[in-house]
Parts: sequence; structure tokens; C-alpha cells
Amino acid sequence: MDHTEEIYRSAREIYAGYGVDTEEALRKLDAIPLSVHAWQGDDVKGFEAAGHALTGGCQVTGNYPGYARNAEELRGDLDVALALIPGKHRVCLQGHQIDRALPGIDRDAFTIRQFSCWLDWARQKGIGMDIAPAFYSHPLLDHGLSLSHPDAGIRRFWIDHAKAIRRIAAEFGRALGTPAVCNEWAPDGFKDIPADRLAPRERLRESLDEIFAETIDESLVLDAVESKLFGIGAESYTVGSHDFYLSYAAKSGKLICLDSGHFHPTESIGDKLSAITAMQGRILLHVSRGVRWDSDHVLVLNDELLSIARETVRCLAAGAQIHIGLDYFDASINRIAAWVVGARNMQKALLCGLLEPFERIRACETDWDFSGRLALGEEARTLPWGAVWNYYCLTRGVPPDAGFMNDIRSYEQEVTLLRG
Ligand SMILES: C[C@H](O)[C@H](O)[C@@H](O)C(=O)CO
Ligand SMILES: [Mn+2]
Repeated sequence: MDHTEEIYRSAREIYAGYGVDTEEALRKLDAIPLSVHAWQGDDVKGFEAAGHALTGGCQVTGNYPGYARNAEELRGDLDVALALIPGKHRVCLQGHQIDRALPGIDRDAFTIRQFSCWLDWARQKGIGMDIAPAFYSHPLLDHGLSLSHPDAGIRRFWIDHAKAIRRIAAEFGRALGTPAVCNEWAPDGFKDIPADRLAPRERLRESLDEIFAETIDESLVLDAVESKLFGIGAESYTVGSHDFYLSYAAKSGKLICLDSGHFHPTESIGDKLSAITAMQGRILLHVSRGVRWDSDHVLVLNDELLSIARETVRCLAAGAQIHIGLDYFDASINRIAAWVVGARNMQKALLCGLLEPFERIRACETDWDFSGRLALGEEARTLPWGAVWNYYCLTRGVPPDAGFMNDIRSYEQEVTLLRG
């Protein structure tokens, strides 16, 4: 018997002693797709001929060689990353990660033509696609404003971009047989204290209403709206704040997108999941890691990630729809390693949640035995979930932790380091 399997059998017995079925946990993990964010591979540059600099309050730092210079290279890199993440996943694009730029066609006129190779690729791989408009890195993000700009012409450009991307999402949904999540995040905000906080929010609300006026069936597109506390250069006021979007989502039946880098560091995203599940029943997550600010570091297996994953697992079990998107970008390390390490950490956190002896911990709570709840919760942390994880990798045909860097290093030598 293989060593990994032998260790797994012991772990399975230990978990069974706590009333946890490891096989069931692995089946559940298989059924949780991640939406892998394509923008880790091109440093959020996109592939428009204009080559606009990154704007909108986001920063990518680092100059590790080998970023994808076009959509074809990006797909090649994603092929390698996806092969090292166990299970079947989706891919999410930003609205400027087009196949090829066509002269005279700007973002407000994009159609599926700009994304047809992505569709062919996804169809071939049998995976779903998600997409988000890119309301940044463009000269019409004027004074830091897009959908909330006072100039109707500027708003028109961005509204039309969002409508175009929703239609592309519908094409993805139709062709791939799984609804595309289409997430609206606009960076609009002010560096310093605004005189008028209300008018931009009213304009944003009107722009969103117009974007969503075209009815697209939810079997094709799931619309989401993403809030943010602040961005670089928009420290004092963000038009699309959490209060704004949470109410907008509730009122208009859209998904609220919670990005774990978009809140005050002492706020727990994990705690928000059940609050929103109880009221709206569905959420889009953008899982990221802020270090002191919305720095979009690669996910590590820290307490915040474990708490998000644990609550995700509990809300899924209660019948909620939780869509998990990854959202980080690090240009200081190998970008494929960034994808793989972060995605696998998300999965490990979910596995820990699935393996938690929840029924027993809850029984303590029901009996008002808070000391027992604390003791058992802490005991659960040291149960042998690592043995279950390695077995999961083995049985899903991907290398365990110590192994996947070999594939990444070979690809780096043969492909990404040869890029200019
Ligand atoms: C690339 C964008 O920054 C990202 O998709 C958006 O969701 C965000 O989190 C902006 O901070
Ligand atoms: Mn995000």
C-alpha cells in the first residue's frame, strides 16, 4: 500500500472517532469549484493594444519575469496551474483580457468576438467561465470616477462597457451550460473629504439600474456587485461602499461580492457570511489576503482564511449559494506558483471546515457547555487533515504539496523565462 494511503487510513479512523466521514468530506470538496482569477497571470495588464497603466486604486508590485503578454500565453499558463489544483474549477476574466485588439473597437463595443478563443478553450476543457467589466486602466476613468462621473458621456461609455460584458457573460453561460458570474466593481472614489457624498452614489445607482435593465436569465448570468472600503488614491470616500452595495444587492436581487481585502482589518468576513445568507441566501466571495491594506497577497492558510472557509462550508450545508472567486495578484513570485499555492490553500481551508467535528462542537453549545465547545474546537485544529489532503491530491491525480513546484519550475525554464 502506498505510504500516503496508509497514513490516510489511520486519519480516516481518527476522524471516524469524532463522527466525521472523510470520504464524504472529499466528495463535498470535489463539488466546490473555485473561480480562478486570470489576472494573476498578466499582472492585471489586460491585452488591449493601448497598454494603459493599471489605475483604479489597485497595485501590482514586483517584476518577476514571465508574465503573460497575450491571451494565448495566459491560457497556456492557466493550463499548467489548473493541472496542479485538484478538482474541476472555473476561470474568471477581467473585461480587458481580450484575445486580440481590433482597431477602433473600445471596451464599450466589445462582443464575444474579442473573447471567442477563451470560449473555445473553456469548451475544450469542459470548464465554466466568469467575467467582470474593467472600469479602470483607461483614460475615461476620469478624476477617479467611472459609473458615478458627473459627465453623462463618460457614464455612457462605462455603462455600455458593463452591458457589453454582461452580454459576453451570457454567451459564456449559454455555450458552456453553466451561468457566468458577472461582477461589477468600480473604483470610483475620492482621495480627500468630498463635499457631496450623496450625488455620486445616486449616479452610481442609476448607472447600475441601467446596466441591469436588460433582462438576462439567471441560467446564463449571475450578476454581482462588489464593495470596497478604500483604494490607493481613494482613501477618504468610495462611492460603492459596503452599505451602498449590500442594500443595492438586497433590493435588486443581485449577489453581493465580499472581497476579503476590502474591509477594515478587524472586520471578520467569516462572520458576514451567515448574516448575508440569512437575508439573501447567496454571496460571491473574492478571497484575497490583505497585509495591512488591500494588498492582494497570495492566500496563506491563516485564521482568516480558515474562518471564511468554515463559514462557507456551514452556509453551503444550510442551502446557501456561495460562489468562491480568488482575487490576489503578486508579481514578485512565479505567477503560476501564486495561483497554485493560493488555490490549494483555499481548498485546504475548505477541507478543514468539512472535517471539523461540527455536530459534536454544536452539541456542546446546545448544552450550554461553552468550555467543552472551546476545548473541542481547539482539539479539532490538530486532527490529521494533512493526511486527508495528501490522499485527496493523490486520488485526483495531482502532486502533493512537496511535488507541484517541480512542474512549475520545469515550465518556467521551458516557457515563461524565455518571454522577453
Ligand atoms: C482586478 C480588480 O482589482 C479586482 O477584480 C476587484 O475585484 C477588486 O478587488 C478591486 O480591489
Ligand atoms: Mn475583488
